[in-house]
Parts: sequence; structure tokens; C-alpha cells
Amino acid sequence: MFFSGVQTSRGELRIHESLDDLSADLVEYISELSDASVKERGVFAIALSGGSLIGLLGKLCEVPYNKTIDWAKWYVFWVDERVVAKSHADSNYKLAKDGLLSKVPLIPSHVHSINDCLSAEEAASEYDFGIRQLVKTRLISVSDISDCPKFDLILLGMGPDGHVASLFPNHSALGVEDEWVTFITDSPKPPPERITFTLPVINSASNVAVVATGGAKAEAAHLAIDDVDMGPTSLALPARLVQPTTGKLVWFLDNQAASKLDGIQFSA
Ligand SMILES: O=C(O)[C@H](O)[C@@H](O)[C@H](O)[C@H](O)COP(=O)(O)O
Repeated sequence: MFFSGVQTSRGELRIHESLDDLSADLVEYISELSDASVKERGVFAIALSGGSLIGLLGKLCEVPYNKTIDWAKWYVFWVDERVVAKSHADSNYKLAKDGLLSKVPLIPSHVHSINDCLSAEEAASEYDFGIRQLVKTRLISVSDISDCPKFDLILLGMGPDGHVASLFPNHSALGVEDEWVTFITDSPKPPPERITFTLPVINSASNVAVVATGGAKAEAAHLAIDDVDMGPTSLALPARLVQPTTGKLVWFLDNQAASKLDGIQFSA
């Protein structure tokens, strides 16, 4: 069963039968946002996450997107990064470079990854500073209601625990409001040292897409999307705190990740 464009109070749902269909829809969505942003602003500022998301972007390297997307106008950032060398197998930069960035005609100076020679704290602070410079020149747009950067698109994965970016359940990083990029040294998912966009930055983006596939994500998707009572705090489920203030939120799910959503029945 395929649901596209279903609007809920928690954003638009796009549910696909297969990963191939999901990937095709996701890359078309990104291509459309890129076209619209380049037309309106002359650039496209996109922030990537790690995980299985990157594999689902592979079609961007293929016809027609490798030719039709205005790659020279892309500026690439990371929503979160593991503080390891860029050549390390755990690096989100390496994952994206190997799977996407090295295969399309991006301008190398438009790719903004962290300084991997620094501590997590220093790397977060330097990344935050770099983004502030690009907001000043409006290469990254600015929120209409705060001083936060307004990325054209933020792409998020979601863990089975409901984490997004490197914002983990009940972690103090969820409460950081005075920084754009923060750091953690105790990630429950290895490696422990990471930098991450904070919630105000994620929620200031023009567009946020959460991509979640597989049955292990079904409960988290239910708790993040459905009208459930989370009790006094939703800090236990970071994905539920993804609530763009004026931007648009879209969930890309496969049947399995969507299998516990209220009101959605799948045929066997
Ligand atoms: O730095 C990380 O550990 C990843 O970026 C992580 O946050 C990922 O996005 C989610 O865990 C979903 O990953 P999967 O889609 O691979 O399950």
C-alpha cells in the first residue's frame, strides 16, 4: 500500500511499499526543493545525516538527477557528525562522500564538514561559527522569527529509540537553545563523541524530512507521529520534538516503519 501526501498534524506522510519506491520519491522531492531554492535564492543549503539515509540518496547520482540538478549551487552541511577522522569508517562525512558527494559535480569548497583535528567541543564551536558567517552573507537563509539559520532542507534519519541527529532520548543536548551546534561525549550509540545541530536549528529549517525504514522503527514512528500522550515530557522521544516552526515536515516511511501508525492498515 502506498500513501502519498497524507497530511497529519505532525506533517505529511509518504509511505512506500519498497525501499526502491521510497528512494525514488525522496530524490524527486530533494530535486524539486533544490530547483525551487536555486530559483528563489540562487543556492541550495542542505544538511545531511548519516545512517541508511545516505544509501537511499544513491539515485541522485544517476540519470536524470546527475544532469538536471544544479550541483554547483549546492552547499552541503551535516546535521550531526561523529568526531572521528574523515577517513574513518564511522565518519558521516566519509559515508556521504563515498555514497554521493564524490559522484556528483559539487564544488568542493561548498562542502562544509567538521574539522576532524579538534575535540568535540572545539569542533562544534568552530562549525557553529562557520554557519554564523554563512548566515551573515545569507548563503544560508535566516529564520523570520529568531536569529537561527534557515536551511533549505534538513534530512534526518531516526533511530529505533527515536533519536534524530545526535539528539538522544532524555539527553541534556535536547535542551540546548543558545547554540546552533552542540557536542556530546556520551552518545549511547557509538562512537560517543559527536557534534549535532540543536533543536532550534532543526525546527527553523524551511523543510525537514525524516526518513525511517524497517520494523525496528515502527514503535518510534508511532510515538513520534500519532496523537499519543507522552506524559509530562517528550524528551524521551526526540523525533517528536521535530516541529518546524514555519517550515514543512515530511515523513518518508516504508510499510514496516509505518506498520504501527494509527489508522493505517496494510494488507498482508
Ligand atoms: O550518527 C549516527 O549515528 C547516525 O547519523 C544516526 O543518527 C542515524 O541517522 C540514525 O540512527 C538512523 O540510522 P539508520 O537509518 O541507519 O537506522
